[in-house]
Amino acid sequence: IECSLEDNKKCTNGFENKYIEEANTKYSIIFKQIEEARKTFTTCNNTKCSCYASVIENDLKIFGDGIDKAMMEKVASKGTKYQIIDHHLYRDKNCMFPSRCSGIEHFIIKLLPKLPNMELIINTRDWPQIHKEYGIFGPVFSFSKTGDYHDIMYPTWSFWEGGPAISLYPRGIGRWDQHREEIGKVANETAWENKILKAFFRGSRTSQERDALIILSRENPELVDAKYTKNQAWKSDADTLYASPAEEVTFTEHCKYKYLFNFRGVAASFRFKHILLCKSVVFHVGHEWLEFFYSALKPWIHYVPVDSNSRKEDLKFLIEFMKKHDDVAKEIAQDGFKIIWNNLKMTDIVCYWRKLLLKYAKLLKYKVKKDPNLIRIS
Ligand SMILES: O=c1ccn([C@@H]2O[C@H](COP(=O)(O)OP(=O)(O)O[C@H]3O[C@H](CO)[C@@H](O)[C@H](O)[C@H]3O)[C@@H](O)[C@H]2O)c(=O)[nH]1
Repeated sequence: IECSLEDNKKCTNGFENKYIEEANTKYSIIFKQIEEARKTFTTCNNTKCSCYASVIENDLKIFGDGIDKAMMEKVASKGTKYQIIDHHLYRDKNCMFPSRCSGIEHFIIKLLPKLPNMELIINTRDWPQIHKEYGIFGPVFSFSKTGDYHDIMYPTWSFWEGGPAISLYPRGIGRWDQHREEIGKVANETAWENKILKAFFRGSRTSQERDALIILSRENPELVDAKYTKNQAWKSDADTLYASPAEEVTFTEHCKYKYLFNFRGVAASFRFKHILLCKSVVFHVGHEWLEFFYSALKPWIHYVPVDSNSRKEDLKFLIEFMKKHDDVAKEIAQDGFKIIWNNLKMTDIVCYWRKLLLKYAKLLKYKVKKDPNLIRIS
């Protein structure tokens, strides 16, 4: 591919010419999709985290007429109640997942000097709470959702602490600042040519959408190395699709492989951003589950999109396409790395929280009074 995606260059000519002889092969459908993606892609300018501005706008639009006290009371049971009053932070005494609350508070506390009074309900469960079709309506902050929910997305706790604890990260994955440096360093030290020519995945069976790849790996170990690990809910080999649980593998070890897979778990999985930093090609399965930053990631530019109901044959076809078109794969790998490295820094996370809270606070139609049941956090 002769031109770069940087500076908004549209690479269609170079791309078409190079692959014209394959226009009528079984791969033509993929070429068409890549070409289309390149035509419409523009790089976003991330000054003041503006790549994600539309996410805040979309999530808050439904509350455009304002949020009143009754609405807030209705959703109080859907998460942990927080108040910001005179630049202090208050919270329900109990938090369902204390380390997740700490992971959230880390960011809010930083911003307190700049924040007006407000109150908010923050859901620390994996699952979003405000369905568009049924149940109650009101503002609830959740880390992940699908298009079926009105939850307001916030940058997950796990950017700092409270991420899933596995034996390799016993305190839970967190410290995105440290992971970024560590994975980025290994990615830069591992030459594309030296990466292992296999698709790789390690993780637990939090969604059956992962099964097709695991089965493909069992049948084609020369093409795929994908195995289930244990999580806290593991009871028997049935939970690892009738195989013994595999050893866990660090994020940096993932970078040795050329093709990495991301799947939803219960909701979105935190691994997406980590594996994008590997400078390997990320196959992202399913487009339904979102975190706030996904909107800036474009299919065929930053990752390979894969349908959530893909069969093992579909996965094999896509992996083989990438093996055959190594230059296409390398470019997606590099652009995937760049978007996360440049646009998902710790400062972008803080910036997003600030914009989100300032815009949200403007929607509150009542004067927030201190709730005596809350404890002071900062
Ligand atoms: O060998 C391994 C196995 C896992 N991980 C990481 O550990 C985390 C947990 O992995 P996994 O057990 O596969 O769980 P997920 O399904 O990715 O995440 C679950 O846990 C999250 C936190 O509760 C939720 O947000 C998700 O929706 C839920 O599915 C992920 O970041 C993985 O990348 C590794 O680094 N190496």
